[in-house]
Amino acid sequence: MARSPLVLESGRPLVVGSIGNSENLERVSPEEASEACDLVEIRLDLLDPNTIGEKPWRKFAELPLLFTARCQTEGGAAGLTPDDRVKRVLAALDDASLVDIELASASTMRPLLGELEKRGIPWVASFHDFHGVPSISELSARSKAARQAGAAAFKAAIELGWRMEQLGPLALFLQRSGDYPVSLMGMGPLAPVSRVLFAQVGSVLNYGYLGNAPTAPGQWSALRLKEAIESVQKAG
Ligand SMILES: O=C1C[C@@](O)(C(=O)O)C[C@@H](O)[C@@H]1O
Repeated sequence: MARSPLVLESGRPLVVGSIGNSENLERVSPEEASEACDLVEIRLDLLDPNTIGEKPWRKFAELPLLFTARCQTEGGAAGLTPDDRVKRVLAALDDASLVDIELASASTMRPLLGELEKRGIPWVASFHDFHGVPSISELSARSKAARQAGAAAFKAAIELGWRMEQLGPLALFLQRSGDYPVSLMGMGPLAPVSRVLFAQVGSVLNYGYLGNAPTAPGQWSALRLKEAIESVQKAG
C-alpha cells in the first residue's frame, strides 16, 4: 500500500479519526472515514492482536494513517511491554504516514525512532496528563524536548476537569508556539469546547473518534468535531 503524504503545519488544523477497537476497525467504512477526518489513527494497543497481521486498516488507503501503541501509564492498554508495543508498530510501518510515541518513551524506543528515520516516517511526541494541568512552562519545556528529539510535532492531552480558567493560558501557549507544530486537547467535561478552541488557535492534530467508542474522555465524534471546526473557521 502506498503511504499517503501528510503535511503537519503550524496553524493548519487537521482532524484525526481515532479507532480504538477491532470491531470499529471492521465496521467503519472508508467513505465514512473520508467524510469525518483528514487522517485515521489506529490504536494498535487496543486492537485484538490476532487481527494486526491482517492489516485491516488497508481499506483506508486514501487517507494518511497514524499508528499508536500507547503505553499503559499514558492511557494505553494494560499488560503490553515496550517490546510488544514496538512489534505492533513495526507490523504497521509499511502503511504509516505518522507514528505516535510518548515523549517519555523516546529513549526506550530509540531503535524504533532510528527505523522511522531510515524510512522517512515522521513521528509525533505525545504527552498525556490524566490528573491535572501542567504549567505552561512545563508544556513549553516538553515541546522543546520533542523538537530536539526530532519529532515532527508535539502533542499534549490534558484532563481539564472543570478548570475553565486554564483554557485561556493553554490557548495562548498554542498561539505562541511559533513555527513548530503543536497539538493540544483537553479531556473530561471541557474536552469538546477545548478541542474547538484549540483548533481555532492552531492545534495541528485534533482528535475525534470513528465508530462508537471514544478513545479519550470527552472526545467528540470525528465528524462532529470536523463540522464544528469548519463552522468556527467560517465564522472567522
Ligand atoms: O493521544 C491521543 C489523543 C487522545 O488521547 C485524545 O485525547 O483524543 C486520543 C488517543 O487515541 C490519541 O492517541
